[in-house]
Amino acid sequence: SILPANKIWLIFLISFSISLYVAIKLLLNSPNNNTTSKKRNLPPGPPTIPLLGNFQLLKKSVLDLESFLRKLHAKYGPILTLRVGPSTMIFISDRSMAHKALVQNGSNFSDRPPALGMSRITTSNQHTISSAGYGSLWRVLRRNLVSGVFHPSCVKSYSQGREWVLSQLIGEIRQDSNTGEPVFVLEKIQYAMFCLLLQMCFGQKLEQSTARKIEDIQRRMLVGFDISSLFPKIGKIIYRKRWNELLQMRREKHELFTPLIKARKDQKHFQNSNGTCVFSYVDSLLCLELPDEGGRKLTDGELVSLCSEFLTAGTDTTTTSLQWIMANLVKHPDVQAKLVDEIEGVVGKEAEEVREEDLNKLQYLKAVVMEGLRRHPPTHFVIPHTVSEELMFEGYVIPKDATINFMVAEMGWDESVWDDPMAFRPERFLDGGANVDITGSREIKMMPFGVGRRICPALNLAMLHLQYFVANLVREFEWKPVKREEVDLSEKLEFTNVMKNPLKAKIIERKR
Ligand code: HEM
Repeated sequence: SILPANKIWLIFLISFSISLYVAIKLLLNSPNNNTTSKKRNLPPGPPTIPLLGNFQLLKKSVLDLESFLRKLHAKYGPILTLRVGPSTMIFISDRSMAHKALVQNGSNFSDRPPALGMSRITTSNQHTISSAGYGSLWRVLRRNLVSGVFHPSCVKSYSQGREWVLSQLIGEIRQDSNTGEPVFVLEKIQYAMFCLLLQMCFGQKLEQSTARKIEDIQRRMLVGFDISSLFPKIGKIIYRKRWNELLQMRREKHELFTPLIKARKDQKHFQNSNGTCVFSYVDSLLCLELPDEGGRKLTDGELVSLCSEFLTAGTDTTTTSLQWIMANLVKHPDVQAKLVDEIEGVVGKEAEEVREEDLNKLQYLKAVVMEGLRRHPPTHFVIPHTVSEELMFEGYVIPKDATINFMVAEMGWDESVWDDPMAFRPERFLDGGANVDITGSREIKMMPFGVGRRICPALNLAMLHLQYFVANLVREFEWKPVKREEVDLSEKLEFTNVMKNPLKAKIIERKR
């Protein structure tokens, strides 16, 4: 459950008192305001407890929330409203309606809600890409990422770094597989994905001890629900211990990141030890000026928040997808065999590794990755959106202060588009079979990266990482189920929708 039960009554009482106070104030001050919410034709939804809304929601875990929403959508239709205390949340489950909102009306539906509670601090007051409102700051930060370190030429300059991370990962898996025991791969691939992003962020390979420390602090800050964002005024008081812990972690993060940022500041040329040019995310941020804030540079706190966002947004999403894909390859040996055949056909049986240049020739590999993202999108919702101004949509009012979200997983499981949607069948992506544009700009058939103006800016990088690692991991090893154990595809929600029982496989080196 999201909240420990013993705190619920307290929050209930306090919100009730606040709501009562607000209601009385509205009644006394402004009779018109009182009637507007009744008149306003919001999307339909379940009846609410006066002043408190659908308070029962707080007792549900987020996974329950998804199945609860599925039932509500069946009853109320593809767009619906839920309320918790003062917050209004609108959910859209239908892919053409999502297209209409995020693509056709993209300029209206791309704002973000105000950051409250601890997230005000972790985002340096909304000075990160994912949290910034739809405006010039967001544009400057996002453009800096996309045309800087995510520019294809810059991504290419990190190919040696990827090779190195891959060889480390393969070495670790080999070591474990040599024992003959089943191998747990999650932590290994998580660390590998994290190292890839660390290099791009700070422009250097970090000592393992530093990398582990950063990984640890990033993870500790993600764990646990930040109640202060739901009830900013009272959460800080009720959860004082957690609040103080978060502040302490933020300070630790500062201490870890600052010397790494300073090292980039001090160096004059973007060169690594073997003389090749490496331009990092931090380098781009250090050059950046904020036109709407008098052309000032980013503060140290903002640099820390942006680096932290980069690492967080990219690690668990890619790791989770990679784990789901490998799990399906264990579960479906026929798919794995077909993939290995394709790879060997392109790179030859003797080749040391699958190089990045080879990936474009591997259509079945791409189909396997796409099927993994469709069947198991790492996040089942997008980051909450809001509208820039109150507007009418599909005959309903969408208020400015409502958060809007989209049922990402549902879109990829729509039976009207996908035959037998819950089956893992990469073939559906072959020969233009599903004719899928993953950016959803023409039509949404799946949206694991979101769509429209807020679409994940790392889409191409994430696809590269997934294809490169899947190809090399199946090329190097045969992945088999552990004797008498089925691969369990149940889900659990952490920061992303992960495997409830992390993948455990019998891994055998392939003969060449
Ligand atoms: C398989 C891997 C990934 C998946 C499935 C994924 C998915 C997503 C989704 C669903 C969103 C929200 C879109 C919205 O709010 O409408 C998003 C946003 C974002 N992602 Fe990713 N992501 C992945 C990898 C990455 C990586 C590797 C990075 C960076 C290193 C990254 C950085 C971001 C950022 C900065 C945003 C915020 C964009 C904005 O608000 O304008 N993501 N991603």
